[in-house]
Amino acid sequence: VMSILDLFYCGYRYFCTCFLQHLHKELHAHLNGSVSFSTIEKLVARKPHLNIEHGMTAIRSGQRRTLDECFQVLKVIHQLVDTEEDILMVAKDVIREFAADGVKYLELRSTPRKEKTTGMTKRRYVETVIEAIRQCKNEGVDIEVRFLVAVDRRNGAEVAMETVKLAEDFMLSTGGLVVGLDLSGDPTVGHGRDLLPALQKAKNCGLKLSLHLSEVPSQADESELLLNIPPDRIGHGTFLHPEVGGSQSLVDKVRKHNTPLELCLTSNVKGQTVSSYSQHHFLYWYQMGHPSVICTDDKGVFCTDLSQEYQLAASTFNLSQEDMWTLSQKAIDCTFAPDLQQQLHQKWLELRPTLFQL
Ligand SMILES: CNc1ncnc2c1ncn2[C@@H]1O[C@H](COP(=O)(O)O)[C@@H](O)[C@H]1O
Ligand SMILES: [Zn+2]
Repeated sequence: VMSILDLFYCGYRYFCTCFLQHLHKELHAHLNGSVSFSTIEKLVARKPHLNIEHGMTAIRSGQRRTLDECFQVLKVIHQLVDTEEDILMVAKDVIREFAADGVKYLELRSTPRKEKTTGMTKRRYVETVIEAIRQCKNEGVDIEVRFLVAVDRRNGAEVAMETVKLAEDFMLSTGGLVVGLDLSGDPTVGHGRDLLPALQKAKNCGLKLSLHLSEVPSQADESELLLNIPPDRIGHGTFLHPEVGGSQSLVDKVRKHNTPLELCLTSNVKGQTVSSYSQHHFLYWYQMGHPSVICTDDKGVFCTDLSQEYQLAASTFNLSQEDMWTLSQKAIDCTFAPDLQQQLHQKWLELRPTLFQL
């Protein structure tokens, strides 16, 4: 039996979904972490010998894992996605799914991978993702997509430098589809100081930098160092502020450059770096008026989508429609595609009256 409150909540959810369905931008999405159940099913059918089941590729509602276990899940997905055909299918599915969720602008990021057994090279990996973006565009999927080449910190300085060179090549050859570099991977492995030359080189050649910073508590020194570059956006930044063991000096650096944060509520709660939604650092930065963008991180692994993340932020922090509208609109200025910002602003203004009539 449904109580009045349940009914109210359903109505509210429905309302939010409708309201928000049209105004998304996603700026922090790892390709292989974004693979949906239905795509996993297709991959499993291609590779039955791997004996991989659903429970191994996603963390369902109410489940929590350690961050380390999240990386194990991502490794299972990597086993399933090891050919060019897989990458093409996965990237196209993910782009279509974001579009179906109302995302009009998407920045995908992914780590170029070489697979000896299938002959996939890092260069072909990136080319295939670019091909997927082009095919979706040609098929009329209503979404603008840009790509960030990702550096996995676990692979060290030399690979990081190679990856930057690859990203630079593709930035120049794709007519602006490759816009930047992401630093990600298990935050407990390695130190950013070793990656600094590669990151600096990327910045100098015109790639935009989005760095996962202070995703775990032990990274204050590293963040202090990497914030000097400075990056163009920060992934998570969960432990930057003094209340959680960061420092005022870190906050001051972020504020000085007005560096936007990419915030992923479900990812942080399911990965247990944040104890509950209400404890999420969204509130700290939001109350300060600091540019913050709601993102999914790994929508497949964490069983979420961008509408749901916006709803969670709204219900957890009591945001009004107007607040959400503004949050979504401000994200436009945080994208790495300045050529599209005016067009996106225009789209948002045109949609605004239709949304508020709902
Ligand atoms: C949960 N928090 C996280 N923190 C840090 N890095 C993460 C991550 N989630 C995903 N990745 C990074 O993205 C890769 C998978 O997508 P791609 O193979 O690149 O498409 C992971 O291997 C990791 O390097
Ligand atoms: Zn991430």
